[in-house]
Amino acid sequence: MNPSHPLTAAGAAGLDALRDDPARAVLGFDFDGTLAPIVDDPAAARAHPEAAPALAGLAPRVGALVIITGRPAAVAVEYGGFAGIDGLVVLGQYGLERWESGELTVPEPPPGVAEARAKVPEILKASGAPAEVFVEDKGQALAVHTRRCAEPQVALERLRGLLDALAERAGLVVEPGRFVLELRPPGMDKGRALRDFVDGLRPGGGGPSAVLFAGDDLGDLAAYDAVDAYRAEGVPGVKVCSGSAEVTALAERADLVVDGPAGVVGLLGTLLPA
Ligand SMILES: O=P(O)(O)OC[C@H]1O[C@H](O[C@H]2O[C@H](CO)[C@@H](O)[C@H](O)[C@H]2O)[C@H](O)[C@@H](O)[C@@H]1O
Repeated sequence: MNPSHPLTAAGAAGLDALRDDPARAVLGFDFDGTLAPIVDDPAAARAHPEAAPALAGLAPRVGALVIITGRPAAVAVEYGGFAGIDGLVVLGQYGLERWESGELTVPEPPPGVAEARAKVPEILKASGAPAEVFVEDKGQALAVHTRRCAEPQVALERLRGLLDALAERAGLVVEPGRFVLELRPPGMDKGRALRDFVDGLRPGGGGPSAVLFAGDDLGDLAAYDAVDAYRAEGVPGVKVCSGSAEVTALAERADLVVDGPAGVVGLLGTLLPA
């Protein structure tokens, strides 16, 4: 497992419960920064080479496997190499989209996204944003990236107020992440997505034996909230942080911090006995 921080007592209890009854355990994962190493170009991101094989090995042994990502679901499936993993569910755009067994469900984007699409280039130009700032159009949302700038954090902070104001006018919210500000529809986040997914597994009752979620970025904190809520209801949980120097907020709340996607993949290999 090679964690860079010790496992909390609550996390140890969560792992024990998962191992005692894996057939009712739910395992959730973020994509970028957790299963896929961070790279400068979002279109070049790919899952760690051992991620899909590790998930495929776990899928028949656990109650449910879900990836909850800010990416469009189909993009995460493609970049992850996840298409052949039986039983895997991918919830995209923070839970608005669902991919399962090759079937994709995508809602109509709200009109505010078209408004933001028209206005963001004007804002970038008028604010003198560096030429390296670029917009990733995800259909349901627009992600304004500053990673390629000489001073990415400075560029991000200069755009924050302008994009907050645009989001408010357009009926959207701003989701901050690793050198990215996303304008996306309100009403869904990774916590609600995880909760809806888990609660939908056994509508007649018989909840999960344990819920594990692994993430790396601010948008994953809502899923940590959901794990905490399950714990408060008596369902053991495990919060795993894919650690990085860019984000520290998750490590502060995690039960277990591992070293990036390679550490997450290593953990997957030790979750259940061979
Ligand atoms: O929820 P996630 O799966 O973590 O997706 C969140 C956003 O990740 C992507 O951006 C991040 O990864 C890029 C590729 O490594 C990196 O260049 C960028 O700086 C990161 O913020 C993705 O491009 C977004 O659409 C996702 O919403």
